[in-house]
Amino acid sequence: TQSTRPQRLLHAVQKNATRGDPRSVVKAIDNFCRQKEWAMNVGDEKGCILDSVVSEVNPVTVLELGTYCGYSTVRIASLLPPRAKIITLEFNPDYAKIARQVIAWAGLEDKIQVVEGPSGEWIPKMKEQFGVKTFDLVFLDHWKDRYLPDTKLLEDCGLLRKGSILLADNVICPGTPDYLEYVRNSPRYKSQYFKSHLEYTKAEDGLEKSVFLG
Ligand SMILES: O=C(NC/C=C/[C@H]1O[C@@H](n2ccc(=O)cc2)[C@H](O)[C@@H]1O)c1cc([N+](=O)[O-])cc(O)c1O
Ligand SMILES: [Mg+2]
Repeated sequence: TQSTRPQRLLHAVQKNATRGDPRSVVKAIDNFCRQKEWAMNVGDEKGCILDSVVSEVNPVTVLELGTYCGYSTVRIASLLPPRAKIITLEFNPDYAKIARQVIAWAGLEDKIQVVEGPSGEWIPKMKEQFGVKTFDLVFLDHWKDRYLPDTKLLEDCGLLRKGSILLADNVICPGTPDYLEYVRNSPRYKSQYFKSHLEYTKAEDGLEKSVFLG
């Protein structure tokens, strides 16, 4: 039977990356996506912006919305301090299965918890299920029409504190207009746009970094 693109991406990691070396896993995926098949990873150009925000925030608790194959999960986790953790929500069980193997190849299982299901159901359960108080950093990279409702849900569930950072992928392409309007006009956020390009292409895209003001 025909393999899927995530399966081919995983095979490229297992073939070309060194076990336990997260940067080689990131490199292998970027090479696969540039040379073989485009895939919706945040990619190397926007990935550098992601790295700089993670390094600046130095988060202890991270939430990622949209794991896909685990590319940004590995990128973020490789920069976290020793006891820091990332919870990443993935709706598609096939993607989650691939992501767990990519994460294992990088040797980052201890820092990452892949949780399967819809964000709208899991966000309200974060405190009781995972003992989370608030998130220091949230990386939004899932369905673009869920960015705004999930941000409001995070607020309502008390999962953001003064200084929590939201970092959103694809605010230009495919675009998240309602989310962008909200974080740029709400008095509860200080927002900043990092102009870049859609992964592995010349099209414009960018990340929006928003600080929750409480
Ligand atoms: O559509 C895009 N992303 C949607 C991602 C969705 C991911 O989030 C998961 N999820 C997890 C939890 C949920 O509750 C819902 C979905 C889905 O199962 C999928 O793994 C996209 C598209 C382009 N593009 O160029 O077309 C570029 C990008 O960088 C993108 O991120
Ligand atoms: Mg994206």
